[in-house]
Amino acid sequence: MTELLVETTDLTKYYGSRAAVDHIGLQVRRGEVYGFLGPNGAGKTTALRMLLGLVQPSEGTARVLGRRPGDPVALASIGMLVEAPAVYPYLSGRDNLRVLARYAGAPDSAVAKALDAVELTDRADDRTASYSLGMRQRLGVAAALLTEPELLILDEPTNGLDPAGMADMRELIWRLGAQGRTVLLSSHLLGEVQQICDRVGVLAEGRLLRQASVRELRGQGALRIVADPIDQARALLDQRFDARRVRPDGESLYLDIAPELAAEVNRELVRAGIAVHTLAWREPSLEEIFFELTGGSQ
Ligand SMILES: Nc1ncnc2c1ncn2[C@@H]1O[C@H](COP(=O)(O)OP(=O)(O)OP(=O)(O)O)[C@@H](O)[C@H]1O
Repeated sequence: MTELLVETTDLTKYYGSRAAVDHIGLQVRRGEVYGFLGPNGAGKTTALRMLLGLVQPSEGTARVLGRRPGDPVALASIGMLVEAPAVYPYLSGRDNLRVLARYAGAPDSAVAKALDAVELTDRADDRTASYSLGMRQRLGVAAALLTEPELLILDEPTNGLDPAGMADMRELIWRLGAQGRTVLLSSHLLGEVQQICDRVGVLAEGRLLRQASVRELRGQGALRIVADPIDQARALLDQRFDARRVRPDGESLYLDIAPELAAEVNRELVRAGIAVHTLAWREPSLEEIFFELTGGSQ
């Protein structure tokens, strides 16, 4: 059975009469990178804060590492980056981590290891005042890694970073995932989540619309066909495959079949004297799925 490091049931937070988080059931499995996805104001931060015991739920329950949120034993096994990390600008990255390591009761050796993990070793002895925002953010992840946590919680880790900084952070999270770490990250960037996460929870207006693997969410995909004459192509495909699987859209036809059948489709169209201009397998992006789930309201 898959071990759940985070499990919530009907977790809810009201601010006044408005539910910022509305009866959500999150499940984060050990070893996965979980993307908590939603537009600004969807309730991600509030939900993450409830998991950490920083915000008291109005209703529902949460278990984190098998314990209630805020439990000191659970907190000791969680690494978190929930806002821009505070650093002493006059200290080097290494010395900043040393201070934190001492505070957290982590051995000094953890510092070099954490610096390595976030690829800051080269700049570790420079004052953090000279660091870019991206480097400071990576230092924040290094700080979260000092205690070898079982679960890393990162709230919008790429927020405010330039494209290069975002790419570095994505690569870092991807690497952490590849090492078998469990990461729960929030993001409003679909492309980002699609690249680095195993599973996704889609949040909108406090409600969890979907929770599934990225693969599942992207769904089956379809074969996109541009052919001439298109009417003739459609008639042939309607007849050869189930008409319900054929969907015209602008200049294209979309055919819901397995990608392996592409060659056969091509053959049949060509045999019927139809010119095939494009035959391509196409998966919907998370963005399109999100749009569909939210009824286009985002
Ligand atoms: N302390 C608070 N008091 C009142 N309303 C709040 C409080 N904290 C959050 N909210 C409201 O709850 C909703 C969800 O906010 P939250 O910060 O959790 O969203 P989010 O998805 O993390 O968005 P963002 O990415 O902008 O932080 C918002 O409408 C916000 O205004």
